[in-house]
This record gives sequence, structure tokens and C-alpha cells, in this order.
Amino acid sequence: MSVEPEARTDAGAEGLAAIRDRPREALIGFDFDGTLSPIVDDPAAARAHPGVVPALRRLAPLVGTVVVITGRPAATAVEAGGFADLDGLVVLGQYGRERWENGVLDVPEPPPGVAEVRAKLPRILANAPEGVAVEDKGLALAVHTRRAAEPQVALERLRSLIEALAERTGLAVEPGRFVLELRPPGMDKGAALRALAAERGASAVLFAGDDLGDLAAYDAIDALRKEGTPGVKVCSSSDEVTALAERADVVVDGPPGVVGLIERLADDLG
Ligand SMILES: O=P(O)(O)OC[C@H]1O[C@H](O[C@H]2O[C@H](CO)[C@@H](O)[C@H](O)[C@H]2O)[C@H](O)[C@@H](O)[C@@H]1O
Repeated sequence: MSVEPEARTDAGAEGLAAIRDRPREALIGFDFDGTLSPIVDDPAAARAHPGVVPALRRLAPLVGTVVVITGRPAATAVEAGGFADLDGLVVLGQYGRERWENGVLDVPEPPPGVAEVRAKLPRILANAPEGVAVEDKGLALAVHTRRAAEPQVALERLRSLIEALAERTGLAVEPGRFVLELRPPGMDKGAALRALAAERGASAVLFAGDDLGDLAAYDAIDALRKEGTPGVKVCSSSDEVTALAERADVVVDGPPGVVGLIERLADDLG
């Protein structure tokens, strides 16, 4: 009996069939927060769902490449994920600017705009609603509003200030789930996914995500399909973001659903 995940689109079914036919040439990618890790109020407290590492340990030897592509620093994702001992896993952090593989971490120097943002943010946020907090990620700074009394209201109040600061410092604004991030432009999860797929000669690609920053990876899968490489877009669904579910081939219920998907893939490919 087949236990493979169900696709609601023909293209998604084709992508799953291609992964099943040649798993050792397949690339399977995951976002971290909201996909492998349940959303929590404090970003520093986020941890992978307890089922993730056991499930990835089963899947990784069966497929060509397993990658986590995240807005987090790669080292943070490895630590919070408990990924350090996962053989073969690649972690691309900061939307693809950082790479961790086999215990080796590659982190570029930040552009000067990041230091300027670090220096200016405290004044800019001086009158921000209580609960607004800054996460310093080295190559980028994220302004979180989840812990404000009215997170969406706080986010909208800050948006134009953050956008003006990004403009002045040559950075880009990356919006996400109750977060506005100031980060270097010129790289996104789609470019990162495509580059790794080309490097590994992937014959099929699956990517699972939950947030707006993951849409670039969906765009990459759409482009790969047009070029003849089958792909699958998976949505880890939530009430906070609906844009991914509208475009996904497979929709699962948050990180527990993603764990179930990984287990079903491992069952099917094993
Ligand atoms: O690409 P991702 O792995 O999804 O990272 C995107 C951002 O995720 C984190 O923030 C989100 O998760 C937090 C912990 O659950 C939550 O508190 C916050 O509201 C979410 O936006 C992370 O803190 C950011 O740095 C990432 O860019």
C-alpha cells in the first residue's frame, strides 16, 4: 500500500512521483520556524518539533539532499533544531547567505548598513509599543511584535519607520509573521534553493514553508517546473499566513503535519 503524501495538483503529483522514481537525485528542503519548529512568543525559545530529527534521520539516507533554508543564522538553526549530528544535512541560513554542512560553518561579513541599523534602531524604536523586541542575527536585525498587546497594529505602526531605515542603509525589508527584518538584499530562499539544486544536479525538488519569505522558494519551484524539473510546493499551514496555502500542491497542518509528511516520505522511499 502506498503511503506517500497526497497532492491536490497534477504538477504536485508529478513532483512526488519523480521523487519516488529517483529519490537519490531528489532535493527535499524545509523552512525552520513555523515549518520544522512550532511558533513560540520568544524567538530564542524556538526548538524543532520533537518528531523532526528522528524523521529526518530516516529520510536523509534515502534522498540525494536534505536542506533547511531559513531566515535564522545557520548556527542558530542547527542549535535550535538539534541538527548537529544529522549526517548529510545542509543548513542555509540568513536566506541563503550562510551555509552549514558537516559541522563547517560559512558566514560572510555583513555589509556596513547592518552596523548602522544596529546603532540607529534603539532610537527609532524608543516609542514603540511595549513588547516590541529586536533580534540581532549578525547579518540582519529583526523587529518582532508578537509580544505586543496588539501585534498587527504594532507592526503597521513600525512599518514605514523600518522601511525608511532600510532605504537609508541599503538594506531590504523582509516581512514575516509579526516581524519586519532588515537584511542585506540580493539573496532569497528561491535563489538559494535553485543554486543548491543545480550544485547537486537535482532531478526533482520539494520545499516546505509557512511564511512570506518562503514564497521565493515557491517561485523557484514554479520556474524549475517550466524548465522541466518536477517540483512540489508544501505549505505548513497556519491562521497567520494564507498566501502559501493558495499556491501549494500539498497542505499540512503546521509542524506536526510536516513531521507526518517526512515520515510518510520515508515510509514510501524506504
Ligand atoms: O525562515 P524561517 O526559518 O521561517 O525564519 C523566519 C523568521 O523566523 C523567526 O521568527 C518567527 O518565529 C518566532 C519563533 O517561533 C516567532 O516568535 C516570530 O513571531 C516569527 O516571526 C525568527 O525569529 C526570525 O529571525 C526569522 O527571520
